[in-house]
Amino acid sequence: MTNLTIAGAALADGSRTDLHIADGRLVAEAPSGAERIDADGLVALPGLVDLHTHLREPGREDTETVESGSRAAARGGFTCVHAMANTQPVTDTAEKAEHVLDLGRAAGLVQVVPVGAITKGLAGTELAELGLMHDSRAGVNVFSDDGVCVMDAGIMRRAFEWVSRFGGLLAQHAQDSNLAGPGACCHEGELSGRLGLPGWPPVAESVIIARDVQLAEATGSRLHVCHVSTSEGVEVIRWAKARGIAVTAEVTPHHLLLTTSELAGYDTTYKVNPPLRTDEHVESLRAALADGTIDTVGTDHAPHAAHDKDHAFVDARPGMLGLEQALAVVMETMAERLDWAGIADRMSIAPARIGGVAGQGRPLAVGEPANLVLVDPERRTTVDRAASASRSRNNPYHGRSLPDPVELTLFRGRITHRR
Ligand SMILES: NC(=O)N[C@@H](CC(=O)O)C(=O)O
Ligand SMILES: [Zn+2]
Ligand SMILES: [Zn+2]
Repeated sequence: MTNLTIAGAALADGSRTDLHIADGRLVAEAPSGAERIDADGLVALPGLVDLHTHLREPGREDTETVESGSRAAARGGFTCVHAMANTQPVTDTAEKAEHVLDLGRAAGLVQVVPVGAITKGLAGTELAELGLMHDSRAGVNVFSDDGVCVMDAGIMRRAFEWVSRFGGLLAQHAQDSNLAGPGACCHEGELSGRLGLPGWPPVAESVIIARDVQLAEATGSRLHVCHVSTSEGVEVIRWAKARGIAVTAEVTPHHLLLTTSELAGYDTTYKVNPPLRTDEHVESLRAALADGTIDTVGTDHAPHAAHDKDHAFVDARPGMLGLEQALAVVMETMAERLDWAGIADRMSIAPARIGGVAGQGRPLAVGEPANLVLVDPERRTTVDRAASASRSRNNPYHGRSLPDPVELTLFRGRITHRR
């Protein structure tokens, strides 16, 4: 563990300070023998927290491991990621959740928080061991069948009832599979017709959100909506929040920046679920993230092998990388609407609160764990998909000019990334 002094960093509120770090915590005075890091012109934010990361271990270690995904997270300024349950096998028992926890601890680069499946094998028919996963060493708080939607409202209701006993959270992949079937891969509209790709209409998202917020209300339980992609979805969440329903939501970096026009060349890098939408939807998502209707940015970092992407558009795997450029994309798309305090809230404080993760999303104050990211607000780069810690190369920002902010990431006082 390093003793450090980060000198002259600006905090999210604009004030400037020296941050002293010893034994993994922020301390009041410069520790003896501390390395001094000059942070003049840099901004220190609490370490970023992702509620939605796909690490592919166990099962597809060729595309990502807990270690490689953790390294990508650290490079992106993250100190905590929630590992989605759609691995092979699925994280649907206490033992499997503990295994993911242990892999995360062994890597030691970020706090890896296992997400438990809602249903066994993500099959949508039988509840997984929700209580046992919660009571395990993994202490699972967040449950999701992400990758597929829990279509059966009766199962969803029983899952809400279960997790309400311990304040757990259900994170839903909102996609009515009767309205947007497994083949649906393009925003339904003029372009899907022209490209001849099966359409995925916005209403397939909003009907599930409408159903689930009412189930959350009826059961007194908490809902989190994964990767909101439509104006209609935003409107339902706005209505539910105004009514006092315990719902939170996330938007991905790619849905904040990219649009359906990327699909014109049939490049499967841009195939993702839910699909990229139009400018009007992107504008609604940005406005909702700014006004807090959408609480947080979830990366939906979804690594895939080239041979799983190298197919006709309809047959390619959906998903794109997100951890390393998440902060850059938020800076690029939200510059006029979120100040540093707003970014710290949406990318650290809010997701830590929603996931119930202790020691993350905390103010950079004496006594707190030293989880932080040092950011250069000015630097830019042209993104190169080869320059990634991920084992996969499905980076949708390849060749684009974007901010390149992350100078240094500290996880519990340890340097996990340094430019
Ligand atoms: N977003 C995606 O297109 N893919 C995700 C699954 C998911 O988030 O639904 C994946 O696991 O690859
Ligand atoms: Zn999903
Ligand atoms: Zn996902």
